[in-house]
Amino acid sequence: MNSEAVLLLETVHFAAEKHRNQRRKDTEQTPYINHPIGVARILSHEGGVMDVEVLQAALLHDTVEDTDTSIAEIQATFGPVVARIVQEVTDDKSLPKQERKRQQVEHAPHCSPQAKLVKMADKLYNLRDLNRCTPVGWTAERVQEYFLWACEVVKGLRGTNSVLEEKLDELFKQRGVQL
Ligand SMILES: Nc1nc2c(ncn2[C@@H]2O[C@H](COP(=O)(O)OP(=O)(O)O)[C@@H](OP(=O)(O)OP(=O)(O)O)[C@H]2O)c(=O)[nH]1
Ligand SMILES: [Mn+2]
Repeated sequence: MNSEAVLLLETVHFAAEKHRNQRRKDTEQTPYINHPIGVARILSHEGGVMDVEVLQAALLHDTVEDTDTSIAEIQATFGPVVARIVQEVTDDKSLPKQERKRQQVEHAPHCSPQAKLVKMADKLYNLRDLNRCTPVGWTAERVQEYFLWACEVVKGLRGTNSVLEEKLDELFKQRGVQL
């Protein structure tokens, strides 16, 4: 087997262990790991992304934000490039939610191209998930607000991958969100 395939297996295993007790917010309580795997798969199968470090960062993208994982641990295990991408896509959870959301819009244009890819695939997955079913406790207004906010973030990520951008644009159009 080639070494990149082995690396991806090691990475998906690490992410699965870290997210092992987490579930998505849907009524079926889907295992959380379905999300990072799906984000990495959007990049490889839809975005044509072949850069293994970007695919690894996609698999790991919510570990630091949502589990006990540190950037130092990612760096020691997967190296500085993967660690830097994960750092770029990690929100500061000590900030109030509104401020975090505002910072994503503000920071998006300054991200590296690799981090922009992960952020776009993350938004694409989550928007599709919202179309599939409404998270427990969310109103239709909250769903629409997520679309509006995601559109503002995506505006700062443009010029990175035309396939993913077109798929995002189509979802925003269906929701009547202004590009
Ligand atoms: N659509 C959807 N999202 C779910 C579900 N379960 C968990 N999530 C996660 O919830 C986050 C969006 O919910 P919010 O209320 O806006 O954010 P919060 O979790 O940070 O409070 C996303 O985090 P994220 O991946 O870190 O992305 P981002 O929203 O910060 O960009 C998404 O992955 C689900 O069933 N459907
Ligand atoms: Mn995510």
